Amino acid sequence: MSGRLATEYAAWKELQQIYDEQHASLVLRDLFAQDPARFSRFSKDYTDPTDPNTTFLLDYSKNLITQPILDTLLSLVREAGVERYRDAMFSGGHINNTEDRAVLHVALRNFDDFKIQEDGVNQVADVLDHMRTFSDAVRNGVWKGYTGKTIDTIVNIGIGGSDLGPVMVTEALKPYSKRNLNVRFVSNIDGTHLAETLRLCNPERTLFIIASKTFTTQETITNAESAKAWFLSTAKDQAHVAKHFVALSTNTKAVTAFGIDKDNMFQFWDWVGGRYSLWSAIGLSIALYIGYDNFEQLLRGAHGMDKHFKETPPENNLPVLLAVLGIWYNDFYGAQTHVLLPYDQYLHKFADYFQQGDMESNGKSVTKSGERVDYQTGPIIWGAAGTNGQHSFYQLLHQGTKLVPADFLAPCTSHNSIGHSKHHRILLSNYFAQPEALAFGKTEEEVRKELGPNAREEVVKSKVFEGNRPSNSILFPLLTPRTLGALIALYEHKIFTQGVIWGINSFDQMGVELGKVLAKNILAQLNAPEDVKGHDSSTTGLIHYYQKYRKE
Ligand SMILES: O=P(O)(O)OC[C@H]1O[C@@H](O)[C@H](O)[C@@H](O)[C@@H]1O
Repeated sequence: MSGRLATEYAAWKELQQIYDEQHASLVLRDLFAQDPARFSRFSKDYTDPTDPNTTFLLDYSKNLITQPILDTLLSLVREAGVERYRDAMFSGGHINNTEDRAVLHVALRNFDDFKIQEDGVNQVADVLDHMRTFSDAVRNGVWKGYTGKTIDTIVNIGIGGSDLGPVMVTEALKPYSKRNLNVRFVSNIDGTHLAETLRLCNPERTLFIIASKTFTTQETITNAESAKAWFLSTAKDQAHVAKHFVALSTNTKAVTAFGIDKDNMFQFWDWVGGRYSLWSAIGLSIALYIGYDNFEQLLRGAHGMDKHFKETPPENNLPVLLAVLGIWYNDFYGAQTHVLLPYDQYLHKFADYFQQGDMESNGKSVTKSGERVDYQTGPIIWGAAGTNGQHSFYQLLHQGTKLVPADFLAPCTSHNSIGHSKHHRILLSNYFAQPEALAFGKTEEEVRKELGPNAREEVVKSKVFEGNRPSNSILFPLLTPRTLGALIALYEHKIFTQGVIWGINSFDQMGVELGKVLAKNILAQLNAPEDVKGHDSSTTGLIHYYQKYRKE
């Protein structure tokens, strides 16, 4: 167990010194002018080691780095033992130290390549087989509802990791779906989410997937009970539940207690973290929507990236490069956030997905050995699909006072070539222009030249773009299941690498517990004003106000 403070590493101290001495002179305009080979020096072509057709380009030349800075960042990787930790993860080491668990999402997409010893790993193939048989049966119309009709709507009920991955991937891979099967997601405990979804469903033709690793999550179990009540109000007979409800969980006892047949349960294991679980049975809605073969391609794409991460030295290792660049801004430049900007409408949930993936993993302030960190850990992740963001928040990215490192992602070819790809050319012209504008800006001199000698001073100043705002660009031929798998795994391993350097446990989520406990206590006090006890005056006042105005 490491858990060392990152500030103790020699490379960290060196980086601090480099930042102090050099940051004022790290200007992208100059760095590009000085080095015509900068793009080839700081970009990499990725080719999936298991499939030459899965490729993408990572261009990281528009970052505030020089080769010596990158070398020092990579020394930090070595000093922090990233490679050792990576190997520990891949071999089933209990690197989730607070919960004493292995971290083996890589085993879910392994296809017998790495040798991994851990209980349950030898059952992965059986569960995948079960998913294949089941999804084929539903998609082919062999699986029928209680009145003999085929299934036309899948409703996944789950939250957090049991929701966000399937939501993001089913949106991203819509072109691979069978268009006569709808997939819907209910996550929020707000009854509106379930009610509005059920309005679109026919109980005779709806299949509910109850997705919960623990099968104790209040939102999911409450939504599942209400969905079952809705179903039974038409179907009447409890025996019909078996044809319309399946469960994805690690908790067999709770699943059977809920009334779901063991045969209709898809198993996974405690070494799969919720936010890393779309590759497990939690991906059933994905397999149903895009077909098992496409789901397997997604897994294979991720496996290719796993192999790259495991077998490539740090200087050529793409997740490692993204990780250290993030650390450079987060810990030395003081950037608080990181923005994900996919120029692909199909990826419009990508940032939402990695909000949990990154912030629940690395939003920690004590090291693995329990020491308070004296540096920044995980960034705030946010983003939106291009070009929408340009017309809302990019103003701040270009001219605001905050440094926001950005990742731009785009496919060279769209799945929708309407207007002879006119839309896509316009989209990509923006994808190319924005990082350029962020990096190189527009000088006062350029503005003056453009506006002429009579321009008002304040107008000149308002039109200056300081530039020097860093970004990465990721460009891939087409958004296929395999490419998406690789991209997700790329970010997963980036998060892993950063967590190791910060010395934190990226695989627990203790920070979500306190609110749950308080809510449980409050729920029992909501009936009458006199029951509201043990709170501060603000919380008490808020509950009293609610009690005055609520209507059942
Ligand atoms: O799948 P479960 O057990 O219902 O959990 C859902 C989510 O529950 C949240 O409390 C956790 O923070 C997430 O990590 C998790 O994904």
